[in-house]
Amino acid sequence: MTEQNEQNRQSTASAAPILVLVEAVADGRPSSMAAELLGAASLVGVPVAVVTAAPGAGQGVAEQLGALGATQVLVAESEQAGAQLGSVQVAALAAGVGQFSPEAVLVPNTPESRAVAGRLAVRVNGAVCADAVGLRWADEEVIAQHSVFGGDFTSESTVEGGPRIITVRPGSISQRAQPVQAPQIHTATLELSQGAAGAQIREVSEHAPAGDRPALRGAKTVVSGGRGLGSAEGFGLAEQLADVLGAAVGASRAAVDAGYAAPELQVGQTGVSVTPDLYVALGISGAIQHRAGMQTAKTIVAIDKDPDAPIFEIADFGVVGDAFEVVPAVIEQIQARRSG
Ligand SMILES: Cc1cc2nc3c(=O)[nH]c(=O)nc-3n(C[C@H](O)[C@H](O)[C@H](O)COP(=O)(O)OP(=O)(O)OC[C@H]3O[C@@H](n4cnc5c(N)ncnc54)[C@H](O)[C@@H]3O)c2cc1C
Repeated sequence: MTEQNEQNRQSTASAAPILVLVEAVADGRPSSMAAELLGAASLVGVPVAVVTAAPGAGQGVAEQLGALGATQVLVAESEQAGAQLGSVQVAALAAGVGQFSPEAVLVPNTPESRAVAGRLAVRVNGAVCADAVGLRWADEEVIAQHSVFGGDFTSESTVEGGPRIITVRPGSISQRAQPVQAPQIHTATLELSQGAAGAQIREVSEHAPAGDRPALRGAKTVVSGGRGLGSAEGFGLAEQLADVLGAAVGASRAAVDAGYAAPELQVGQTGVSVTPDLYVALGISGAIQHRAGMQTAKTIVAIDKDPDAPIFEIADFGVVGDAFEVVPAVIEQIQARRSG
């Protein structure tokens, strides 16, 4: 990440419009990825937001986007926005591509938006660069950066021809765009594809994480436990530290397979990818498949009994020791400092 941030600093943003997909959420706010995508757009060009919302809900969201750095906003309202998976987003972005001729279109790298990216590519004759963790502007084009081989290497991609449609990994880009006083707001005319309507959404229900802990995706701090915690009871140690730090809880696959933690907490290649400010690994050896999901964390702290555990190769701070001795002492110190 250090090298990549350095490259980002060296790249100079262009004056080219960069489209960003922003969805309205139920309470009239922009989706949680809006600030990050607009920030990512500002690394390489001029951020232009495309908002999809139910009728009457788009204007309010659009007005909030200047503060996040949108210079212009294209509002696409449709009855279908919450009823059809992806169709309105594809139509809205296609309208934006027609109106602004952007250098790139940014969408979140989530299952829903990856489908939007693919459908949009077909519609506007573009191509997809998937799962970017950074962007830079070089040789008059947008270059997407990807974390590959378990995070050991950063590769770069771009495409020739039509607009680049780039899916951005949530939590990977910390850049934020300068606020814009009064962004220009436009209304999109949507051409909803009749042929391929996309799946109908019957019901949306939020799956809140248990208790007051933050959700794993997008959390600023994550405490993960591995097989080294020995049992479901022992896994409680990760939960205790997480609660003291206000962190989300994660787990290695071995911990999930052993039944210590719920499957949705798995971090890694076949689990959730996270890029928190702080990632604490307790009793996790650091297999390549685990690293693939957390190696882009800003600071990694590892506590493991084995001094040769691979997790120490990527840790910023490492403690060789028994987690059941080290973690209670850490918790005690944190609490003493807070009360002192
Ligand atoms: C196709 C594929 C996909 C996979 N996807 C994932 C994935 O998404 N996520 C993932 O995590 N794994 C994934 N794996 C599994 C991965 O290869 C490892 O097996 C797994 O990450 C190991 O989990 P672990 O580090 O908890 O366990 P281990 O490798 O067994 O490590 C346990 C660690 O705990 C330490 N320890 C033991 N007792 C203590 C103690 N008291 N205090 C401190 N340290 C202690 C040990 O020294 C050891 O380093 C995948 C594997 C495959 C083949």
